[in-house]
Amino acid sequence: MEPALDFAGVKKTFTTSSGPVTALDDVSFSIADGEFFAVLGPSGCGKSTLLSLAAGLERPSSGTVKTAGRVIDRAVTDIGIVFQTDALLDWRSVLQNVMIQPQMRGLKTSEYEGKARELLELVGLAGFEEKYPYELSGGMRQRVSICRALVHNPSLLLMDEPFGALDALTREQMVMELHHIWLRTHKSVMFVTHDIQEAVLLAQRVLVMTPRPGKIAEIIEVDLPLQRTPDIMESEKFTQKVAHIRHLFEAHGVLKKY
Ligand SMILES: Nc1ncnc2c1ncn2[C@@H]1O[C@H](COP(=O)(O)OP(=O)(O)OP(=O)(O)O)[C@@H](O)[C@H]1O
Repeated sequence: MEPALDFAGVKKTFTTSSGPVTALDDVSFSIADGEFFAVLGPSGCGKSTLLSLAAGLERPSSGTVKTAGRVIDRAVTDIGIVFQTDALLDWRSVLQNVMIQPQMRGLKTSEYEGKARELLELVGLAGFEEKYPYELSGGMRQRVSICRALVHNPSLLLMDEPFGALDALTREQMVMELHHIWLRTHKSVMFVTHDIQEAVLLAQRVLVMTPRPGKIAEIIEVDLPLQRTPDIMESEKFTQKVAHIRHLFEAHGVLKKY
């Protein structure tokens, strides 16, 4: 089986009014089909650029980006994207917000409504289908945007700090919910975050990036059980992984050593 996503020797340089800015340099990694893969790095290290390249919204300056064995040379349609802000449309109900995805893709909506309702039930929003976004909490809104990203059954889910705007408790709850969605759907996921614990709790592998130009500091295998519970954060293995990543960031000057 071809990897869901494959970066090989990728460099990305932007041209700006004050000269070229290299956002990524020599980035190579693959995300296996069905893998939950986290990307962790400091602000400005090129995480969003990685997502733009994976979505086909930007092209690499050198190297190749492939999805399912094909070089990405245009905007990829077989993906779902979840952003930090939920970007729901206030004038559409919860169900209508999820249904935007098949509608905008010109798919037969009658075939997707059942799937939309199923996903809303999976994230605990059964009974909220006819509510409007202003009637929902931040966590509920972000659950709707996860359903919207999944309703057309994409092969790859790209998540750009999806819980960054939520309070700490809601965030912890959403992390576990996302884990359960992943266990049920086994989607290939590229999950971008600043949060070390969140990355280790969710992912099978964590790519740690250096400050700009973003290079790979290390790709860490998270050999914890497939099914995770919050208790796992108290295990020795978990704390060792977190400490290891913290030390990597200290070595690269991202975190100060005390
Ligand atoms: N379209 C662009 N034009 C010029 N420079 C850009 C462009 N996109 C990104 N950059 C630059 O590339 C670098 C990496 O940006 P990127 O947004 O990918 O980082 P990030 O890791 O996602 O940051 P954050 O965590 O703060 O969102 C930054 O220095 C940014 O200014």
